Amino acid sequence: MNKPSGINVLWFKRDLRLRDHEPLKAAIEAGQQSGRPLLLLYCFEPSVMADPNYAMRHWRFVYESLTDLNGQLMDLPITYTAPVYLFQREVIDVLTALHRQFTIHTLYSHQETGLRITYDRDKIVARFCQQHRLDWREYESNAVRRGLKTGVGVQANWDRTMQQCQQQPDLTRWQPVRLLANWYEVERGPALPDDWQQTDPQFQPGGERNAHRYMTSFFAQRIAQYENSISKPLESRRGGSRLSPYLAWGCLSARQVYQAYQQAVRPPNGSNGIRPSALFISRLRAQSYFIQLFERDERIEFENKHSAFDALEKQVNPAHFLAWQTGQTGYPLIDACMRCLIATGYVNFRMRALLISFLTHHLFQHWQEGGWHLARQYTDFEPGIHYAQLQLQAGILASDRQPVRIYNPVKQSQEHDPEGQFIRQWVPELVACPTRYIHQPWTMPALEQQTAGCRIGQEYPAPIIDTKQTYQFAQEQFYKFRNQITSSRSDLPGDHLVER
Ligand SMILES: Cc1cc2nc3c(=O)[nH]c(=O)nc-3n(C[C@H](O)[C@H](O)[C@H](O)COP(=O)(O)OP(=O)(O)OC[C@H]3O[C@@H](n4cnc5c(N)ncnc54)[C@H](O)[C@@H]3O)c2cc1C
Repeated sequence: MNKPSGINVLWFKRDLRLRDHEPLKAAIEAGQQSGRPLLLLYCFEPSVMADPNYAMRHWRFVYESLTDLNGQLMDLPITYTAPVYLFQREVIDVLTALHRQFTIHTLYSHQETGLRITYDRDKIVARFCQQHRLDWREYESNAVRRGLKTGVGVQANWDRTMQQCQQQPDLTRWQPVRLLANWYEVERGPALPDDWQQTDPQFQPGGERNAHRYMTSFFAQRIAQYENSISKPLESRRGGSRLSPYLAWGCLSARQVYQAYQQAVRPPNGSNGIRPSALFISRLRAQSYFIQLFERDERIEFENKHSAFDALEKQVNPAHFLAWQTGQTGYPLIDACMRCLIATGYVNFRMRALLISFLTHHLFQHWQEGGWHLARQYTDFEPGIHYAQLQLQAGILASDRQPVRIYNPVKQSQEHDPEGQFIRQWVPELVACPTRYIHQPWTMPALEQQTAGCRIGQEYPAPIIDTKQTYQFAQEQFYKFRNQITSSRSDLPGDHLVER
């Protein structure tokens, strides 16, 4: 066979794994048939990194994940291998440079349901491919259907995808492209920042192998505590699966998680499996459900889902916003959650809902700025889930059938951190506060405050608002607008996803 001209390129996006990876499998198989070698590519794109939803913690996680892939590639039992090449440039510039140097024949990637910035970027890439007559093969990701405008068929597609065989690339048959060091040095863009390369033990580590470690420990042990712990800020850190960053950045596919769960419930060797958890599966299903919702209605990154709420005026209060953003509201559970999130990149679902409820209902601030702040904190930031959940918890995704859920921060604190352990860990000003006052430290008598070394208004702030009044006000405002909404059932997540 004559040596074919050109190369193929596999563009990694939010799919940082080597297993169950359909485009990688297809690209390797195409290389075997055509003899065309395959380059593995990841671009840290300056425009995406500058987006207000992103922060250094995301790129550190991605960097760790890519380092893990490269470690695996170097360990392959083949004589000639290559890494995933990392560039710090816009992808269009990298593709242009690669095409000029090698002629790209086919570009392989997963479809991405992302922010406006990556959607626009993909349109530019599509135009580039058209202009240069190169084929861009995109593959469905986690059962999210491209361009689907209704909810019809979503559940069936999820069930089918989860049960299908995993798409395992045979890397021993990969014919890698190795870039010339001089060329790569010139084209790769600036060196990657040092701080991405420092691991932070407070955060979940990136990487496909770490993802499998978390998944194994969850199905082997931690799932036993799952249902009792997921609403609690402290216990959920161990009892939750903690698979969200690995799913968000694609170190795992939803199908791998689903199938590992099925195996744990019904082990192939016939031994006793774990107790099934319908709740866990409903949450895994929600992952793709919410991304599908965003695929259908991506403008919710910037606009209210229902325009009826556009007239709901929210005055900007920078002092209140800053207090919320830095964990200085005077409500211990709110402050503990925010400080913990900033320090570790994670709080559980209920506490995320509480933070948004406090901001948008009690402080009566718009969701956009707060949404950006939270996105920058979550290691697992996933645009589709984040924006749909943000609007859901802010009450503006709701239909006329659903009550607006305004959480009471004191009640949540009493129910989910009754002894105040989580609060004391993240709000050290309250470490000596007696448990009977920990949820409402402003009710502590002056002498007790002195004894506990925590004078309200000095060492720890007095509450910035009175939630009895703000609850009343938010309710009245909301119901004025909510009654104007008519939305179809298929627009809405099931109640089980809202309530937990
Ligand atoms: C305002 C707000 C913003 C959120 N933003 C994100 C986000 O950016 N990225 C993200 O992955 N999750 C987000 N969530 C959902 C949820 O809080 C996290 O997925 C969960 O806390 C992750 O912990 P876990 O992996 O232990 O979850 P588990 O309970 O073990 O669930 C397993 C997996 O299912 C998915 N999942 C769980 N809960 C939900 C849910 N309610 N909706 C959709 N998928 C779910 C996640 O991928 C998770 O890893 C958000 C929730 C709220 C209220």
